[in-house]
Amino acid sequence: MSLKPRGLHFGAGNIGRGFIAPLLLRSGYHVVFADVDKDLIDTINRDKSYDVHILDSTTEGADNVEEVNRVKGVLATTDDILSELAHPKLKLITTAVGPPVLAKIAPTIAKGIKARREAGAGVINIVACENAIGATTQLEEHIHKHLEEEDKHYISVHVGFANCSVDRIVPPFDPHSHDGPTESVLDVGVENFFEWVVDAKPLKPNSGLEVPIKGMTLTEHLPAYNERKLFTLNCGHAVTAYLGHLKGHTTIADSIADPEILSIVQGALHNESGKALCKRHSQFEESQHKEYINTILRRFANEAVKDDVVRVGRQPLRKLGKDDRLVGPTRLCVEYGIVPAQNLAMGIAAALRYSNDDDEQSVEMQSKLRDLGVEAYITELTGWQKEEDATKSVVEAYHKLERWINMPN
Ligand SMILES: NC(=O)C1=CN([C@@H]2O[C@H](COP(=O)(O)OP(=O)(O)OC[C@H]3O[C@@H](n4cnc5c(N)ncnc54)[C@H](O)[C@@H]3O)[C@@H](O)[C@H]2O)C=CC1
Ligand SMILES: O=P(O)(O)OC[C@H]1O[C@](O)(CO)[C@@H](O)[C@@H]1O
Repeated sequence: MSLKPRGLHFGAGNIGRGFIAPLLLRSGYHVVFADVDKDLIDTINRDKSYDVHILDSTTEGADNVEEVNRVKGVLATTDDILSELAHPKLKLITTAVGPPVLAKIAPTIAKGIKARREAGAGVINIVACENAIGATTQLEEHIHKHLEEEDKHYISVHVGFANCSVDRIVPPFDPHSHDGPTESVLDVGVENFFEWVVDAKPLKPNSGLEVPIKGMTLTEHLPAYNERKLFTLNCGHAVTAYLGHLKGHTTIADSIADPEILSIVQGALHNESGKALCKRHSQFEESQHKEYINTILRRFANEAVKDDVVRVGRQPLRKLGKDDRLVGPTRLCVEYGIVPAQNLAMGIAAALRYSNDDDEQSVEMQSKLRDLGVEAYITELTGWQKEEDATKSVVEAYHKLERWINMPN
């Protein structure tokens, strides 16, 4: 039997193949993917390898390829998954399945934990790598619903549940658009940048993570990192996507190359959300945070990442949530006296103007806007009063953006 520690990753999609698996492999883990897509699992077991293309428009001669080798797949819907979950060398379970799917994988993981208890298997840690704050805690709560009392005691001693923040842009990828040794459907295209910050406190010792995974940063201040990512990367991305869509751009790189859009995104991040974040979290120092923002703006400008504004802008009502990437930083600005946050207001207004018949939330939003009018709808979405400055700024921005519709670029 291999002496390597094992990592079981749920979701053999973009983030799984393009981000988490390569890091685990580089740190000496044997990686097993669990997925519900039978074709995908069969292909992984047939090929056992694929290419990760680093998409970087600043690198001369383009393709920089990392080969991922000796991976295995297991169908998450069969009992094979239970022997993987109970495997004595299993040290880490990760997920990248999308937040709503966590409830679906929980019963399987619960069964696996029971099997580990019965087999006397060792300690493991679980880290859900989803674009949602507290995703691992959500998974833990779902798992608990499927446990007997004795398993609950076992889990408290033998299983660590650590939340994290994951940041790497991994858009849909056409393997035939790039040369590489395999040109397989398993190939992925990723940006060079990545950040994986994991809450150190809940991790169980003697599980393998005391030999840190290269590229995983352990922190005692995860909430600050979560907020920094959501209110900077995701905020800037959303503002770029919605303004870009309004002006008829199709990709993020094209949108951020538009000086009018760049100026608004810079204003939103440097002068508004960034200032508020540095006031709220003392560990973020202003000059370092400026560099963090500038790196993000360079990432958006990466033409090799063909990231569609429609992908980044999907589900606008979720993105207009009170604590999410647009209204969340605006509330922070109000709290810390950084007003008026006019650039964030332009981002919120552009989100409200996002009209895409293929996006259910956009259709719902446009219908509500017609029924309620912009001012009343903003107050409904944000909880702000009509007479508040934040509401007024968004209404004003909404009217200003009228001239952007169908504007030639
Ligand atoms: N793509 C990106 O740039 C980033 C994505 N994320 C987050 O990572 C998560 C995954 O995103 P992607 O990898 O882009 O999605 P994806 O759609 O490429 O991959 C998701 C995979 O999960 C599998 N899956 C669905 N139900 C399952 C189940 N019950 N059991 C096992 N596997 C199941 C799907 O078959 C698919 O292969 C999301 O939460 C996303 O927000 C986070 C940072 C960046
Ligand atoms: O996945 P969501 O929340 O719809 O938003 C898209 C965002 O997720 C990412 O894919 C990864 O952080 C970003 O590129 C983008 O800001």
